[in-house]
Amino acid sequence: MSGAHLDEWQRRSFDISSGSCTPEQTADAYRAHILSIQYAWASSQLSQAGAASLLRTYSERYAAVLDSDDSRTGLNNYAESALHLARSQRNHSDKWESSLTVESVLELPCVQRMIQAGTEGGGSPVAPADVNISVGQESRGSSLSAPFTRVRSEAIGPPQPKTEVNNSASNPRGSEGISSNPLPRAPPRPQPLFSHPSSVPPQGNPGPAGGTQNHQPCSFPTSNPSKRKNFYTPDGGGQAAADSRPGGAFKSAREQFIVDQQKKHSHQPQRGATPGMEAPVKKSLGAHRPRGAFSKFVSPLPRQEEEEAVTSRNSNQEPQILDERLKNFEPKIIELIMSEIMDHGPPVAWDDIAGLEFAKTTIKEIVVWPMLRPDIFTGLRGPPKGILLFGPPGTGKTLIGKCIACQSGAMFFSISASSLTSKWVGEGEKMVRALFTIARCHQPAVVFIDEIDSLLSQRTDGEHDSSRRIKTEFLVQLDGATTSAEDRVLVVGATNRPQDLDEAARRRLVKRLYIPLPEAAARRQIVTNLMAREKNQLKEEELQSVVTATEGFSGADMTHLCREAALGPVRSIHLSDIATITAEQVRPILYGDFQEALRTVRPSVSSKDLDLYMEWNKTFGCGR
Ligand SMILES: Nc1ncnc2c1ncn2[C@@H]1O[C@H](COP(=O)(O)OP(=O)(O)OP(=O)(O)O)[C@@H](O)[C@H]1O
Ligand SMILES: [Mg+2]
Repeated sequence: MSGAHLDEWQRRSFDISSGSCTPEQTADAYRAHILSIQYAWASSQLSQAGAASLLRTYSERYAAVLDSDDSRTGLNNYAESALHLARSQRNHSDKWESSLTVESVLELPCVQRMIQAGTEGGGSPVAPADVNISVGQESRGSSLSAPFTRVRSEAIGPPQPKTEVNNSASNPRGSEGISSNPLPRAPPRPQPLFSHPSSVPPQGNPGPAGGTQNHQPCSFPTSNPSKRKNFYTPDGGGQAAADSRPGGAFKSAREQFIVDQQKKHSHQPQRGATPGMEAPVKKSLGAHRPRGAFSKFVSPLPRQEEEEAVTSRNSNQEPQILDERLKNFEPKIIELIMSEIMDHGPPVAWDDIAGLEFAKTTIKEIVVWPMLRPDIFTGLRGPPKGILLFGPPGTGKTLIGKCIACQSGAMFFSISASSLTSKWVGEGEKMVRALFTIARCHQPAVVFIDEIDSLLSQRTDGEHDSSRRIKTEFLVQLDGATTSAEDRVLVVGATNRPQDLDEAARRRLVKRLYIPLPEAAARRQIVTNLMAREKNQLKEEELQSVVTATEGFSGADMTHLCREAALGPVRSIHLSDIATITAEQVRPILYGDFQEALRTVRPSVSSKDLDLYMEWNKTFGCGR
């Protein structure tokens, strides 16, 4: 390529890779790249093979930008440009409401012109070609309009007689829909442009037996495009009205189709993250189809053949959709367990956990490395299948669980004893079995059980039958996970009452890690981390004093102390100023605030309890 082209190319490449471009700009840049490649090839500056390879690369990238449904990186919203045209302004809201009203439409210059033409000429103000398009007639006009009308006709339905369009009286529903009878010919009389569903005559609500009438556009009962769109579905307006939910987010036709398909097979679980089950279908209008800048337009609406193909594929696959191992479980149980996957709350990094170096290193060894190098961690080096985190309350056990969830890369299930016992009374053991089966389907997987003591406390004679069954099932499953060498399901239990654990459970949780109270360095890190986000004037020696004064505090106590201290500046504001003071005017947190807070915040763990933990650690723990 010539030097000038190269410069331009480099500039665009830099723009794209700098990350400062909007998706629109990125798409434009890729389109420009593609044009440059074609130009270079046409002017023999590039070989055919080179051009083809470059074209493939950039077409794919361009298509990726078009198809990505991430609003920061992609443009996957076919409706966007239509909305843009309709409103002359961009609208990012899901609950899009049209600004078109009777008044505003009638005031549009083009409408005025057509009204004028209608009253003067008495003929149809709409060009025949336009009418063709609106009802889906195959255009016999120019070759340019042909593909467009073809797509439209597929989307809307079979061709309708032209007379129906021009003569509203012949419309069987007397519909006032925009496409069929868009313009009043007489001087405008106020009438709702988007009539209420109740105003649609019942006979105009064609059922599935409605024949070709089903495909006719009828009056829009709402200004919400997601609802309006449904009126073009083959089910007809009535169905669409029934399906449209108030405030529902915009759904593409393809998504709606998939939802409908899933509804048809609603006896199957739909979360679909389980291998072998249909994965949840991402919104990807035409994505994953190789598409370049000049390739054929891909309709977001499924064509009839496509629809049939998908339906037949679904019916063919029906027996294989469910993982064999999950067949015996009720979809509701699977659904419930899948909803227990921990993916809420802010992400936690290893550095967010102060101190606890030994525990962190051990967990990384057991969880993270084997996942990176399963080939090395085999045989005797195979990771243990159960870990127990035990220690005083508020020392970061749950925090470690969250961190494993974020950092391990494994499928993470966080199950609480309460969801096993209370949500499915009498069915807890089924839940346990389903949980482990699903986890095995999702290997590598981590099952985190917080407060595991409440689930696996020592079995007593007087206990309820159902909780005994849950425990037994749990032990069986834990053993199952332990004996099957190739299963990569790690169970992490956390408890502050290790002495209550059933001895059989204790044995199965091979690696028992003591999570102690934070040492001075860890307490310092907690305060530093928390204060870094606040305006403060804590000097080095003052910080040291706080650390010394908090001997015996747990991580949670330290957090509580910092919160109390942070309230100091607010408490010093005069009551009369509290309503008017700006956030910047609030004074920074001072050492005095910590001193004040230390008067009320006490350590929550007694030394007697600490002795018990240390004793248990000495007997059963795996620490040094
Ligand atoms: N080591 C730590 N580093 C940073 N913050 C900590 C640490 N330990 C505790 N915290 C703080 O204390 C809060 C409570 O910790 P967490 O819930 O993990 O305690 P826990 O050990 O699970 O307690 P419990 O046994 O009562 O369930 C955390 O959200 C965090 O703010
Ligand atoms: Mg906890």
